[in-house]
Amino acid sequence: MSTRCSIIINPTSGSYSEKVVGRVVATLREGGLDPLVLPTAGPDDAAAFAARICAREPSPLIIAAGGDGTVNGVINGLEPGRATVAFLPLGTSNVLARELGIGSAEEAARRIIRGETRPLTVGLLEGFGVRRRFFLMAGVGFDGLVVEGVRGGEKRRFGAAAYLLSALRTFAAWETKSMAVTAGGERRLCHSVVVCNAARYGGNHLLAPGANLFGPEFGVVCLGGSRRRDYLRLALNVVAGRGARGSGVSLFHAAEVEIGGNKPVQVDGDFVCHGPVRISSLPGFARLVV
Ligand SMILES: Nc1ncnc2c1ncn2[C@@H]1O[C@H](COP(=O)(O)OP(=O)(O)OP(=O)(O)O)[C@@H](O)[C@H]1O
Repeated sequence: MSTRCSIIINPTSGSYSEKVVGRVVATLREGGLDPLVLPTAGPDDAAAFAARICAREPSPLIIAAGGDGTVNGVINGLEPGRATVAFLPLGTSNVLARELGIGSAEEAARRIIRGETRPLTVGLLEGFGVRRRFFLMAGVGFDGLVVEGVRGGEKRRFGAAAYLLSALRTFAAWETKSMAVTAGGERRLCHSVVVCNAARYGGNHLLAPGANLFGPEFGVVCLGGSRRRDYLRLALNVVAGRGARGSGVSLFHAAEVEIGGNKPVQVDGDFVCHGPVRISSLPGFARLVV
């Protein structure tokens, strides 16, 4: 008997192709799986579908097909500790695929058939009236402002370049307030902080060496000062593959982080709320096909 799996698929994701999906479904069938394809009709569907599957099946195999936003949706609908999740990269930046070294949707299908998994850690962000899980990162301060400032029309017209436009506007209307970041019993004053559950950021750029999806701790990148030139230097280091380094930059590891102030917060590339927020890691939240 073939093994049931559900493919939650976002047909609006950046590199979605009906043909590729058809090929992947055929490959999965040949590999002994029985895939049920569930296309999303809106932003909330991925989480709703994942929750419904978990209510029906004790240990489901759920494939998130789309970009990182689709994976985030699926993760936010899962029952902790029960599901196995896999990723079929059909998005724009597909950071998860880069973390796992998955080069194509076809390769992802082969890995799903092989069935090797590892326990996945996710982050839980809690603020006023907000509880949201993430698997890549939560950013507070500069990148929260950039994500909050992305205009819908620009994203549709320019894709990823809309973030650059928002970053330029953020640079022009610069704010210099700092916020308290408390982790591992230490309190630091920071201008921005990125809590990384994965090493890469915004594509294939190494930000937090040592952070990974499977360990219990986050890589926490803090920018202490508010000088624009420190941000530019950090960006150059990250683009050059040197990770978080430069004047005013610190990287430490922690499983719980408290962030004060009222700066904008983004998780996995979506604006969610303003601070203060508390972030904790949830090791073994699901099994991830690797
Ligand atoms: N049917 C839909 N119609 C409109 N928006 C949707 C639909 N399904 C999902 N979404 C939203 O689309 C957003 C972006 O999708 P996703 O992240 O999968 O693709 P992407 O942005 O191209 O890839 P990446 O995040 O890797 O850059 C998701 O956060 C989700 O909220």
